[in-house]
Amino acid sequence: MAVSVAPNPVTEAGRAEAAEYDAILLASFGGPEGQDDVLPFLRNVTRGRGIPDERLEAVSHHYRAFGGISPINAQNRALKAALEAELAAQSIDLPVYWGNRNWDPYIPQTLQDIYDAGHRKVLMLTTSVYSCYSSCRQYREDIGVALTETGLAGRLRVDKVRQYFDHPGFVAPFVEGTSAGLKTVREALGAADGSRDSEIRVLFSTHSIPTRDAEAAGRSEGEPREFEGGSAYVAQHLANARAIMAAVAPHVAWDLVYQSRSGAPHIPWLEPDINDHLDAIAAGGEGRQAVKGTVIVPLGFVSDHMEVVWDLDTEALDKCRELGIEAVRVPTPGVHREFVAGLVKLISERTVDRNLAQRPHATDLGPWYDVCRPGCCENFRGAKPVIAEAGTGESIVLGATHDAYPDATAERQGTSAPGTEA
Ligand SMILES: CC1=C(CCC(=O)O)c2cc3nc(cc4[nH]c(cc5[nH]c(cc1n2)c(C)c5CCC(=O)O)c(CCC(=O)O)c4C)C(CCC(=O)O)=C3C
Ligand SMILES: [Fe+2]
Repeated sequence: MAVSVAPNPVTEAGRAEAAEYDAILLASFGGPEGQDDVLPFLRNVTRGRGIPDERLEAVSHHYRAFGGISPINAQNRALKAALEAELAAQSIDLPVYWGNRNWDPYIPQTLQDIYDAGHRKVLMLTTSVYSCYSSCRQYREDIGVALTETGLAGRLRVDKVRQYFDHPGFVAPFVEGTSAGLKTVREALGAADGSRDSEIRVLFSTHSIPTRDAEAAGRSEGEPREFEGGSAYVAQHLANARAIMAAVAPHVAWDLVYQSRSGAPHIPWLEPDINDHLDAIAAGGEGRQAVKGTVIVPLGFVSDHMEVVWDLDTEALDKCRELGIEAVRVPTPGVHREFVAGLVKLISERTVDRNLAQRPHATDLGPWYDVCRPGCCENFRGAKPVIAEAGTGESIVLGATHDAYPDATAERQGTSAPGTEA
C-alpha cells in the first residue's frame, strides 16, 4: 500500500521512563444489549437533539430485528482485549478501562472506577476517528460534564488521543478490504481481468451529519482554514478515499456518500444519501456508463456495528440487489492486527515516543491535532465543559491544562514539545 509507517526508535528503557499517563480510557458510543434496553438507549442518544419520533421508531426496529442487541458492545470488549494484549506485547504497562457515552458501562462510572483504583492521569482513545461534533467534541464534552458531575474535576486529568482518521493502522484494513472487494465484484461480473472496471464504482460511505456541524468541524478562531468539500469532516474522508484508491485501483471511479441521516427533513445534512446515489449511478448518464458493480467501503466506522450491519448490509445491499448491481461491503477495521497495533502506536506517541515529526499519517491533512482549538466543532446548543481544548478556562478547571499548547499550529509544526504538557 502507498502509506508508510515511521520507524519506531523506542527502547525498552525509554518506555518505562516516559510513561506519564497511568490509565487508558477506551471511550465508545455504547449500544443496547436486549429488547428492554432499546428505548432507554435511544432516549440517551437523542436527549436534547430533536430527533423526530418517526426516526426513533424506525431505528428501534433496526435494533429489534437483532434481538435488541447492538453488536457494538461485544466489538468493544474484543477491542479492549486486543488492545491489552498488544500493549503487553509492547511492554507498555497501562491498564485499559472502557466507558460509553450512551450505555453501560457509562463514562462517569468508569472515571470514578479509574480514580478509585488510584489513577490520576488518563489518556482517552475514542472509537470515532474523524473531526465533527459527534465524533470529537461530544466525547470531549461528555468527559468534561462527567468530571464536573462526579466531583472529579481538578483531581483526575483526562487527555485525548488525536483524531486518527488517516493513521495507517486505520487506513490499511480498508486498503486490504477494498482490494479484496474489487476482486470479488470483478469476478461476479465475469471480468476478473478488470475489463469491466468502467462499470464498477467504489462507494465510500460515512455517517451523514448536519451541514452546519460539518462546517464547524476542525475550525478554529484565528486560523480560518479552507477545506476541500467545505469542511474538515468531508476533506478528511476525501483524502482517505483518495489514498485508498491510489493504493488499490487508481483508474476505478469512486464517490463519497452518506448514510444514517436523521433529524428534521428541512435541516440540511451531508448528501448524497447512499441509496439515492445507487439509484443514480445504476441509471448512468452524464457521460458515464450505468454502474453494474460496486464496492461499498464503510470508511466512517471502526467496527461492524448497527449503522453498518443495518444501513449498509440490509438497506444498501438490498437496494443493490433490486437494481441488479453486484455489490460487496468491505469490513471495518474491527480488531484487525494492523488497526490494533496502530492504536497502540497512537498511545505510545503520547507516552514513550513523543517525536512529533514521526507521527504516522496516510494523507496530507494529518497528523491531526492532540488538542482542539477553541471553537472547533462548536456545540450550537450551548457551551459545556470540555477537555482537550487549547486555552479554555474550563479545561484548566478540569485539570487538563494545555499551557504547552498556546496555539495548536505551533504544536502541529513541532515547535512546542508535548513532553512538557503536564
Ligand atoms: C458522525 C457519527 C458517527 C460516527 C462516529 C462514531 O462512531 O461515533 C456515529 C456513530 C454511531 N451512531 C450510532 C447510533 C445512533 N446515532 C444516532 C444519531 C446521530 N448520529 C450522528 C452522527 C454519528 N453517529 C448524528 C449527527 C446523529 C443525530 C443526533 C445527534 O446529533 O446526536 C442515533 C439516534 C437515532 C438516529 O438518528 O439514527 C443512534 C441510535 C452508533 C451505535 C451503533 C450501534 O448501536 O451499533 C454509532 C457507532
Ligand atoms: Fe450516530
